[in-house]
Amino acid sequence: MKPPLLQVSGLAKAFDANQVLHDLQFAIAPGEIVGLLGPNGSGKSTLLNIVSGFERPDAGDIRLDGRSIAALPTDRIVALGMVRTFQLPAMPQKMSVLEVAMAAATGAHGVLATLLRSPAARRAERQGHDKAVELLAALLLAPVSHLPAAAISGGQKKLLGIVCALMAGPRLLMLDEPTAGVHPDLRRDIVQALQGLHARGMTLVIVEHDMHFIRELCTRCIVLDQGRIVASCRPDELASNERVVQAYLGASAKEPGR
Ligand SMILES: Nc1ncnc2c1ncn2[C@@H]1O[C@H](COP(=O)(O)OP(=O)(O)OP(=O)(O)O)[C@@H](O)[C@H]1O
Repeated sequence: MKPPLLQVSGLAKAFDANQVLHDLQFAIAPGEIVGLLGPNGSGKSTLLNIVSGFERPDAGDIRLDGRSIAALPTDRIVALGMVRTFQLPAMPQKMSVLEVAMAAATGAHGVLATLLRSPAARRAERQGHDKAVELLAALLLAPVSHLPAAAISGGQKKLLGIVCALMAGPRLLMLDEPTAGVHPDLRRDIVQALQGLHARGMTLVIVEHDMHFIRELCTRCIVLDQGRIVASCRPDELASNERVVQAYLGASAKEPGR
């Protein structure tokens, strides 16, 4: 069996008296597409925030390729190959879609080198441009690449958020509700784009409420309820999993897939 790409052990987090995550243990193998599910408030975003370095755990460890990243800042975690997107990606108002994608790459190079327009900076800028063009095409944004980022639809902004994440060249991409508020046509595009990334070797962790999306895409689901993992199973096993059904019944008196 392959060693895990991501390993989480004994992870706990409280906000004041609210114990949000309890002693979480799980591993993600290279090439998996894992859906992270659970009722509202079950701790999914908090877990994503901690794993990606935006929040610190109270206890436990997070290992990427066997190396502990629990105390590393976000930029180091990104450099090691793990990137996340946000539910509502913030877009600069005046930059074009292509410029936003390119800016996601130039952050990796020295500001001084960029200001001095050194040959290395110019080379990096050219490479950033080419990579941005390629990724915008792969994520179906080529037709709008010249438009102001503020002018594209909410779903296209989500795709652009994914492009920006991919500019860092991650091996593990974590997505926070990539289809929330997205038109069904664009939802299909997102599924297709993510399948393309997976085919090229990307490992994905996806927080998502849309069960059709989960069934189409995920190889496995991890279900959280009140900060505890209650199931780790294939998407087609969710509906018959007593603990999963109970988690959703307890939360909202309805089954997963609101
Ligand atoms: N920064 C914070 N400060 C205080 N409490 C927080 C903070 N972030 C999250 N919480 C609390 O942690 C709990 C879990 O929230 P979280 O957003 O992780 O759940 P979720 O499963 O992502 O929910 P949703 O599906 O609604 O996005 C909630 O009780 C929430 O109020």
